Amino acid sequence: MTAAEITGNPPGSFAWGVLHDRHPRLIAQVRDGLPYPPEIGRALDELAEEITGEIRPLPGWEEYAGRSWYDVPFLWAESCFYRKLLVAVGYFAPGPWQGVDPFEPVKSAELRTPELADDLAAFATRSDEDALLTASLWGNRADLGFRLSAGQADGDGALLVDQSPLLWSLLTDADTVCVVADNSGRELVPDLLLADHLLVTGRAARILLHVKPCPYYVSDALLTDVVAALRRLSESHDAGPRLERAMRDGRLQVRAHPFSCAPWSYHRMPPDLAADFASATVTIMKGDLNYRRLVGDRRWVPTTPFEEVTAYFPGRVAALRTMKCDVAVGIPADAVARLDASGEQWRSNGAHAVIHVR
Ligand SMILES: O=P(O)(O)OC[C@H]1O[C@](O)(CO)[C@@H](O)[C@@H]1O
Repeated sequence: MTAAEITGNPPGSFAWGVLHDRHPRLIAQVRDGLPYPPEIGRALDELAEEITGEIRPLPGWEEYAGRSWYDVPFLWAESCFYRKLLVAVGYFAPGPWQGVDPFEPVKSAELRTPELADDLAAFATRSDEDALLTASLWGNRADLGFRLSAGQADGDGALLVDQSPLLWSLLTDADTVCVVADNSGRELVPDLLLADHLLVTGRAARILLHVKPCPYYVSDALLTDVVAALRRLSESHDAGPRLERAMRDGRLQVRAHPFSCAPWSYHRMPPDLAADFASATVTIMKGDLNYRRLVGDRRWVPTTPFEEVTAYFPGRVAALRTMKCDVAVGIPADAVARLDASGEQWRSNGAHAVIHVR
């Protein structure tokens, strides 16, 4: 069973809005974030102009060169945009700006927001494991790219599917658990607290935390963001130093596989990454983008079973996802009928979430 891939058309669709509105805004945000020299300013101008027309060739990203950004697979177009943004700010080229995360200013600011301080204060008192799982799930709502168009989204929304009992049943004496992280800051902090809980309680002996090898989709977590989150956590929570010890002794390992920034779904993952997932008792995929890559960025009929579209995945897999784009699977028919009738943009407004397990 399959469905058509999502593209940036038709005009007015969610994907169209990301390409048409969000990407130009992101370029402006990046430009304002750091004191870039004139040549980087010009490269950003060129990118702002390019995204209104045809995709220009970039080594390694030739598939859709010459096509309109709106006519090619949305996942590929978004990923290519982030790649080109990094190229424009000199992220890969030898020189003073090499390796400088263009999203670092917004990520660092988030670590100092009153919202995160409130989260941390709440975590100090709320330690039951369902609350930790819920915090990790809804932390995904706080991603900085999404806020560019959705405004401030906060609090918990409606959980459309909750297979958390099945997830907890898998997390009993697990040897290895893979956590495929999504955003830094307000999402990563509860993810780390959940990882700490799994290790402390013996629910897992080892956690493999997959992060991105380079900046991506604004707030996606890198190793540097893990370290920054641990420092912030250590200011108020003993899980911070505990997790640092777990990193030093190998119980918490961070991975940054190049495929984590690839413009493809996990159907195309390379054998070494598949082996990592296969070796885990369960892989927990965090967030919207990982979900799109897990099930395929397609116009699925929303009642299509999650088990079916993830049957290819090596090993057991769970998804903790707030819904922030048009992809939807595994939603009960009555919920689909009710939400469609409501007229709400329920697939993409970040107010709904799922916990799926296969
Ligand atoms: O941080 P998350 O949960 O992966 O969300 C990122 C999402 O943002 C978007 O870029 C726009 O909502 C989606 O295309 C993407 O899936």
